[in-house]
Amino acid sequence: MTGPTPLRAATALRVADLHVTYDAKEVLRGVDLELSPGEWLGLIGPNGSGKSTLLRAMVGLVPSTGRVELGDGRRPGPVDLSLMPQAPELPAGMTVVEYVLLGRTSHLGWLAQESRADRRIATDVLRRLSLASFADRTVRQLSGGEAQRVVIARALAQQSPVLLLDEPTSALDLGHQVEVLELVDELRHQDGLTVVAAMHDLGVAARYADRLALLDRGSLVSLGDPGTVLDPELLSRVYGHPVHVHVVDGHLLVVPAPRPPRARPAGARHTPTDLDAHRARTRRTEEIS
Ligand SMILES: Nc1ncnc2c1ncn2[C@@H]1O[C@H](COP(=O)(O)OP(=O)(O)OP(=O)(O)O)[C@@H](O)[C@H]1O
Repeated sequence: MTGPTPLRAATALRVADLHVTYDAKEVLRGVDLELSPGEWLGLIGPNGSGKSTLLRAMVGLVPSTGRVELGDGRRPGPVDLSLMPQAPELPAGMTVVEYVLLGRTSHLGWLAQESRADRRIATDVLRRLSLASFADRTVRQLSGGEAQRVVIARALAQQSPVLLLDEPTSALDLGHQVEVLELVDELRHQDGLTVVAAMHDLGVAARYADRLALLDRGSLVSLGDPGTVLDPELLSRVYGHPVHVHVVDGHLLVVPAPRPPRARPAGARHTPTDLDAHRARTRRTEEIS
């Protein structure tokens, strides 16, 4: 850990000593977090480090020990936390607008129908994510990136004060990535939405998050501002590969260090490379013309 988290004025969500065990293997080892309203926490860490497990445990989708509570000490209910899962099941035959309306379910009474206000919220989210023209398509007829934006739309339609995003932009092109992240950022500034987002692109995570939480094999090994957590030595150790951290136009950029050139096999004078193949092709083309 990189030192204590500063005390904040109010708490949106508190996670204390959270443990998760799968098949006798502990995959989350006593995680503590405290989030303030309107804060964006970026959750980072290698594959299998426990990011999804932490998010799923926060909403009670996996059994855990420890505590997850709102600022007033209550256990969060379905309207308090909204999770955009990494790979949700998209029901066959359901239209995009029907799927996004599922985000309103936690607000409805038993057997109640969605109201006109619920439909307006769903339509508004679809419009803000440039998905209005997809509203009547079925969810199985979408590209991977379109489907991911629809899943985000459903999570946003829930309008919970805390939004948990599990790799929200992994399938998105550059433009749609920015569109989604800017919308979430706007909502937290406008409405005080608290965001926890698991992301693999460390530079993008650093750009949007107030703080980063780095998980390694189920333990929180660093928590703090992006400049502190994105320490090249720490990241190199945790990710098992040397990385460089640069500041470009005021933004942190994390790049893997190139591997040292492979040793040539004994006796070989030269190892063919892509460049050699390209040169040979170019020579042949010149000879033909
Ligand atoms: N249902 C499950 N049963 C058993 N083990 C599981 C289950 N789900 C996850 N795990 C294990 O728990 C550990 C943490 O997985 P988790 O999905 O939380 O990692 P992650 O950090 O989100 O990884 P990624 O970046 O690949 O999405 C991994 O070792 C994984 O194999």
